[in-house]
Amino acid sequence: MTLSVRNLTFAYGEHRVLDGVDLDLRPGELCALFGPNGSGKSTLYRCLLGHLRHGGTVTLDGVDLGRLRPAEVARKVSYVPQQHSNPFPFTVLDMVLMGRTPHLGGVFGPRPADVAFCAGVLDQVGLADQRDRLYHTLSGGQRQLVLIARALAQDCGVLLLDEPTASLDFGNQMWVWRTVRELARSGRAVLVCTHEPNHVRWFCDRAVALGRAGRLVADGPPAEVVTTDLVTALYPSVGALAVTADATIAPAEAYRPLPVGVSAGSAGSRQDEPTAE
Ligand SMILES: Nc1ncnc2c1ncn2[C@@H]1O[C@H](COP(=O)(O)OP(=O)(O)OP(=O)(O)O)[C@@H](O)[C@H]1O
Repeated sequence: MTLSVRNLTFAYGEHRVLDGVDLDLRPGELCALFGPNGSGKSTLYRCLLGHLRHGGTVTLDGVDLGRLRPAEVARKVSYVPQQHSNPFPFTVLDMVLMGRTPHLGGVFGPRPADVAFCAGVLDQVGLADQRDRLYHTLSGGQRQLVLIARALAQDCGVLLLDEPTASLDFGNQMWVWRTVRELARSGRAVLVCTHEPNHVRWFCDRAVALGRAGRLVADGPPAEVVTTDLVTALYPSVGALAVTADATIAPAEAYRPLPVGVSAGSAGSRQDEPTAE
């Protein structure tokens, strides 16, 4: 299933956030989306899902997404939001079962097969023993894993994940990247938003970068997109960067202690940073 975006524009009132975004997300491809805070990545996801009225078009295998009913979209596209709170007393298993809802007909509840499927997904994310706990009592990382489990339970051709590893420990971060890579290998189209340039280089087939002016400023293989030039242009405060022999991007001055008498707080104002487009 191919998700195609053409000339997508969006503004919150007078505040233009996205400006002429073109993007094709193809089956079998794990694509990273990265860019500075506030550049519009989450807004782009919400436009792709049809949650925000935008200019331009979003199509799924050539069909305008705006013409599909929400349940049809939910059978084709799953989404892991960046943040999520649920004040209602749903259990972990209830939350994951919500991923099956678009696949259930009429007024019927989940079938035993749906419960078994979701229990299996919870086992995959390492939360099998938490299934009867209330979702809102879990830790931040555990809640993030539940949202990922819900998206896996939804079992769609297109997966959109907004910073899915942000709250996770190192082991779970690697598990998520391995999982999304396997999903792409199995023919899904996967778009993952991340702030970690090395993860883009290590795991992804392709990378797109969103600049502060709401335009895509790069699109291609990670080694060609996630360069020291682009990273320092997007994030001027990181200073000099170096690519090590194993292709890891690291600050050139990493681990160098601050000179005596210089506190982290006196490291300089960021107010005058140039803005990368
Ligand atoms: N509901 C809203 N109403 C008005 N402005 C909004 C709203 N949501 C987001 N914005 C603004 O739109 C811009 C893009 O926000 P968005 O959340 O899409 O950025 P992002 O790239 O996902 O950022 P981050 O990396 O911090 O998650 C920001 O300037 C933000 O303040």
